[in-house]
Amino acid sequence: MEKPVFIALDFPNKEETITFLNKFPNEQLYVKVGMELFYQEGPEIIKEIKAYGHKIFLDLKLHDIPNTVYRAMKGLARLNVDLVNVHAAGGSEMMKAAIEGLEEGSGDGVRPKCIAVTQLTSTTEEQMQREQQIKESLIDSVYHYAKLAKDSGLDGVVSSVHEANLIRKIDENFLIVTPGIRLANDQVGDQKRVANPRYARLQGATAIVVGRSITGKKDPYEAYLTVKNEWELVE
Ligand SMILES: O=c1ccn([C@@H]2O[C@H](COP(=O)(O)O)[C@@H](O)[C@H]2O)c(=O)[nH]1
Repeated sequence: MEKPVFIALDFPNKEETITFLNKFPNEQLYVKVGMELFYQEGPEIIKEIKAYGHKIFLDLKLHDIPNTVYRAMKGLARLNVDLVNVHAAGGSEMMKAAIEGLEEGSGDGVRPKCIAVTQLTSTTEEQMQREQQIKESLIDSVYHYAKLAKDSGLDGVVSSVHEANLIRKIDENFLIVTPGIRLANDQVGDQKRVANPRYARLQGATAIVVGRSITGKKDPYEAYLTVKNEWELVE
């Protein structure tokens, strides 16, 4: 995988999604389809987006018993997306089952890459310790989950930019996909661990995920170019 900017297509339906994509007529994009759009439109939306030639990260964050995740991933593999994910908190058995399901579902083809969410970028250390009853620091928890994901055969993780540098020490080829990206003066909203595209690159992220800082702008194409420039023009 190159170093993509995934645009989060957090839209309520196909119509709004297509209207948005038509603002990028000559671009081969990397897009992220999450729960909002997928639960509304189902697998058909993947086919629609693939028809544009865009690469797809299907962000459903599976977290269930190993057998259920295995069977779900076997089905998702048939959608021919490029990247899928699970929650690392589901454990190593579940993550191994995810890979098995993807391999079986892909048959002779290439299986989608699979990454694990460590700690959501909307979580603070204080919240994590109090609500998840995790005693260690947030960075230690993220590192622990990243190591577990690696040892379980996953291709990478989702983390915030602030943990990317440490995770990179696990493996230089490990995918580190970082949401929580904001341009200067953008509202942070529900995100807690945020950074700009330039800092993400400097910290060793493999990819960034950008939603509202592009989709919420009057001119999303211009915002996309600004993000891409910041992300790519690092000395
Ligand atoms: O830890 C995580 C995991 C996933 N996300 C997803 O990324 C986008 C971010 O959207 P913004 O509008 O740029 O905040 C969204 O689809 C989340 O579901 C995340 O933010 N953090």
